[in-house]
Amino acid sequence: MNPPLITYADVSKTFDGGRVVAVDNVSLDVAEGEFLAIVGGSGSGKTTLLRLANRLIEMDSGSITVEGEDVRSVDPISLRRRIGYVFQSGGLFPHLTVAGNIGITPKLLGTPATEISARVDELLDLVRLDRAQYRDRLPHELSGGQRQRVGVARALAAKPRIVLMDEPFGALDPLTRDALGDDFRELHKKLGLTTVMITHDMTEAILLADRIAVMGAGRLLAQGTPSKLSESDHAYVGELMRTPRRQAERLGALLPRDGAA
Ligand SMILES: Nc1ncnc2c1ncn2[C@@H]1O[C@H](COP(=O)(O)OP(=O)(O)OP(=O)(O)O)[C@@H](O)[C@H]1O
Repeated sequence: MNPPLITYADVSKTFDGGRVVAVDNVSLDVAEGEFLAIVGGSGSGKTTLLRLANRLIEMDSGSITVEGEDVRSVDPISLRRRIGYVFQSGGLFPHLTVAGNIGITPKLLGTPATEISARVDELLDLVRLDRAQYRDRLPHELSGGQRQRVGVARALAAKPRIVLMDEPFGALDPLTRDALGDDFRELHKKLGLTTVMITHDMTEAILLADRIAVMGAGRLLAQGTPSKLSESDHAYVGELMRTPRRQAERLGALLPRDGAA
């Protein structure tokens, strides 16, 4: 495995004066070039864990290192510019065009307008949105899948090495979701990214990720490659891992194979 680009060491975070333990003593490495999926039930601490890395949320205890630096020693704004972040619903600025949204970080970094414009075109190509058609649209003039493509382009605008994604494809129809997942996996490889993606969907995690981390009640219950996790003797993790295969078998029994009908 490559050296870690993100390291969580004994990280904890509580809310409401300690009454809600969102992340409970988690230690986790994300290797350079790795695609890690974080899976777990609602409220298990996935979003909190992700947001601690770019200091959208501040930890109570423990430490997080990103690209060799303790995140507390880095200015949060510059940290967030170095780490791409894709929100569940795209998180686009509604009053800005597609080009305005994608170019926002380079603009804040003082990049000249002509360079931003060229970068926007390059990013639209990368996420497979037609330049002429989409450049000047507002977010409400896009489909959910197109909005997520813009969200990915915006996250990549400042050429980050790390991309964090909070359920990026969760709200999409299955075909769009599949296509976007595959496209992003290709981008991850092509650009040499290190990606951490939250998903509720174990099938998506198995298909896209090199490694999966399973959260439950703020704790890291298990981590490993999909095949290693499928041997887990943790009851909840075992159940999560068996579900996709069980569903596939049921579907296999119910549906004719391609061409057999
Ligand atoms: N700002 C906050 N104030 C109080 N409690 C919070 C806050 N943010 C999160 N929590 C609580 O911390 C716990 C973990 O929340 P978190 O959003 O990290 O879970 P999650 O696994 O991402 O959930 P989901 O899959 O539903 O998005 C939950 O009990 C949640 O209610």
